[in-house]
Amino acid sequence: MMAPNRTGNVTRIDTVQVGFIGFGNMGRAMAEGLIRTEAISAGRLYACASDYQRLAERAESVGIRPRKDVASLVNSVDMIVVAVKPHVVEQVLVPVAKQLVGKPIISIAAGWSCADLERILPGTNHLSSMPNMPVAVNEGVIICEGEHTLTERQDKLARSVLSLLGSVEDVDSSLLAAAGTVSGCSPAFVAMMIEALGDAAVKHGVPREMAYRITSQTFAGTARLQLESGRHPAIMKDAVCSPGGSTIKGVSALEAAGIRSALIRAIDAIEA
Ligand SMILES: NC(=O)C1=CN([C@@H]2O[C@H](COP(=O)(O)OP(=O)(O)OC[C@H]3O[C@@H](n4cnc5c(N)ncnc54)[C@H](O)[C@@H]3O)[C@@H](O)[C@H]2O)C=CC1
Ligand SMILES: O=C(O)[C@@H]1CCC=N1
Repeated sequence: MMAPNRTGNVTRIDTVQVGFIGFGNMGRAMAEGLIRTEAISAGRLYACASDYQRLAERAESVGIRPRKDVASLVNSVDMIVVAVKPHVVEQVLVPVAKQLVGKPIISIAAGWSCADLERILPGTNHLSSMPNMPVAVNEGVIICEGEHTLTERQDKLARSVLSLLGSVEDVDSSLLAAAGTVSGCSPAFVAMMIEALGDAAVKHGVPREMAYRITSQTFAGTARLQLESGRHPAIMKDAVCSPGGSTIKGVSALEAAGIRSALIRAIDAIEA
């Protein structure tokens, strides 16, 4: 897989050097996922962050190369991942706009669409995306906006890198926010459900570590079953509920607590 770099040469996935501007929760999760695949070694990952000392400790412990500022990071790499909070994207990127020309830029900043990036970085090659936390274990979802300004080769390279981290889904610009919210934010909601079911198990005497283990595996297994069978979730639910059995009593309690509307309202609250 190849893409043109600044000098007009080509970059392959087995030689690409990726730079993270911002190395917080998501930058680190993506780097961890890439390193786990062994397709991109830690030595080909670079990062910069606001606290250099802290970055250097974190990065060097796993072999990632820290850089003191955004300009030196951009100069060191072939591909850039913009992993700072949305409100600092402009102040971080605009000063290095000229250096960014010709390099594929993958933004993961929530709310930054292709049109938004084009406004602050005209003439650059960028893709707006939204990953989620399971990228750290290569089981993520990476929503990509269909509209982007990458060249064909850069697009192929970006997809080769992103698909190491999980499922890449292309969406129309009008769906970037909603799809990105459901995939990007839901790991927090799922973690809350794992925690709560874990507490319930502990309440009934199950040791806590085992409680999280069986709860998380139940989520993972149920999700895998849905993905592999394509079965409607209602059919999966019905298959567990025997008439007069125990599960339907729990389902009834969850309905009374408004679990479905609570989850829909969580997404509504973000999208409002
Ligand atoms: N945390 C998540 O699950 C997800 C986050 N995102 C997006 O990823 C981006 C980063 O989010 P998190 O990693 O959660 O935030 P974070 O707060 O954990 O990390 C932000 C990073 O940016 C660095 N930074 C701040 N100002 C900087 C500057 N001027 N120059 C260089 N680095 C600077 C910080 O030092 C830190 O390393 C956000 O735009 C967010 O919308 C997208 C999907 C999911
Ligand atoms: O809540 C946040 O700011 C980020 C955006 C998507 C998931 N987490």
